[in-house]
Amino acid sequence: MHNMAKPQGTKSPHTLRLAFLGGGSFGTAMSNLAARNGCDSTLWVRNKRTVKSLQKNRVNKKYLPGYILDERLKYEHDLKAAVQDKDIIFVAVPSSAFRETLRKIRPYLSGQSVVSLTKGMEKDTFSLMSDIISQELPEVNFGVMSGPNLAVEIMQNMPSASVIASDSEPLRHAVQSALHSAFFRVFASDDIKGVELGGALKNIYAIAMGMAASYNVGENTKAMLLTRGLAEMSRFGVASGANPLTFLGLAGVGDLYATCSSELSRNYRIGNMLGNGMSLEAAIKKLGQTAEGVNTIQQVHEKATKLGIYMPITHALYAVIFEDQAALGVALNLMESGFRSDVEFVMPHEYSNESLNAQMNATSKK
Ligand SMILES: NC(=O)C1=CN([C@@H]2O[C@H](COP(=O)(O)OP(=O)(O)OC[C@H]3O[C@@H](n4cnc5c(N)ncnc54)[C@H](O)[C@@H]3O)[C@@H](O)[C@H]2O)C=CC1
Ligand SMILES: O=C(CO)COP(=O)(O)O
Repeated sequence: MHNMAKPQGTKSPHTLRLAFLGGGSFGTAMSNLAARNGCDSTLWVRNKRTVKSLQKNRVNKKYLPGYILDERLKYEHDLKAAVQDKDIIFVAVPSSAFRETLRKIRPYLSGQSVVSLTKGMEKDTFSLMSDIISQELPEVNFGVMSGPNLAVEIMQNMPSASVIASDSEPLRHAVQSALHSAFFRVFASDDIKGVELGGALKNIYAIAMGMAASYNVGENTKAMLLTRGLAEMSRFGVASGANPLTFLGLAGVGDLYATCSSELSRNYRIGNMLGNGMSLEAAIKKLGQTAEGVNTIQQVHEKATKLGIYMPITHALYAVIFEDQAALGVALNLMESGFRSDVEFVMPHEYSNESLNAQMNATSKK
């Protein structure tokens, strides 16, 4: 890797050479951002015809129609040509294709760093993308990037920010200098698990919020859902080795807010379609794009059940989507469930409902 330790804003004698793997909306938006920043940026797309169309029209017709891409952005369908001699490889394929993509690039690696842009969990293994990188590319310097980054808003130059998490300070600086601009700020973290879990878990609550919106709920209800979702995220994060304070940052509450408030979010749209009575299969088909949250609900429901982590919203959503339970009845049960502490890192939730009931009975008898 060249000039990794250069501080942000220093004129570099060597332009960073970047590859972005995945021609969907996010890989396209981020590779475009890097090209516009003057990086040598190449977008790898597996389909040769799509590459030809991108070269000719400079528009990603399927995923970002109507947005002209920077003339300096390069396109490649040959994986070896895309990744060899690069400084950083950003991976923006869905979680279901992440491991297979790393296996394919492995023969062409000779010192490149890898940064995951993917927000999800591998089906059945519950691996996060950082776990998969460590398993498949143990020698590689890596990071994960996550934050409130709706691709369409990035293409519209709406001011946005994200987080690069890595144990490597030079890699954090390199990613900051590659992507930072007047429209896009990149903050740093060394809590890889926390940043990654923020991006993966918020998709669960975006689906819940999209579903709630179909019932025309008020702002109080949305605020409750969002903050109790955040409580679940940080609880699950701590059980997975993350720092709970990370969930107060851009990759936690920031991304949760963006994804839970916008119809640009595919997860929100899936929830909304389900709430309006569409079947899961029909909603996924109609969306025609990646919605990681559908798999994440299943993974987290299973893991939280196994580890005894209290995730009532996730379990309720699972019951509605995968066990055909009626949404209103499930929501009522959620509302009627026992007393809890607001922020358990402030006041630990140490009383079970039974012990609380016993205390209340004792008090009322006095
Ligand atoms: N779109 C967004 O606003 C953001 C997306 N992300 C994350 O980025 C990841 C990718 O999402 P999007 O780009 O939005 O998805 P998308 O649905 O727009 O596109 C997915 C792309 O991956 C390609 N792909 C699928 N399987 C592949 C395989 N086996 N090999 C190579 N390419 C394959 C598809 O052809 C398509 O080009 C997801 O984990 C998502 O959560 C993260 C931040 C923002
Ligand atoms: O992660 C995102 C924004 O930060 C994109 O959310 P969706 O995958 O729900 O579209």
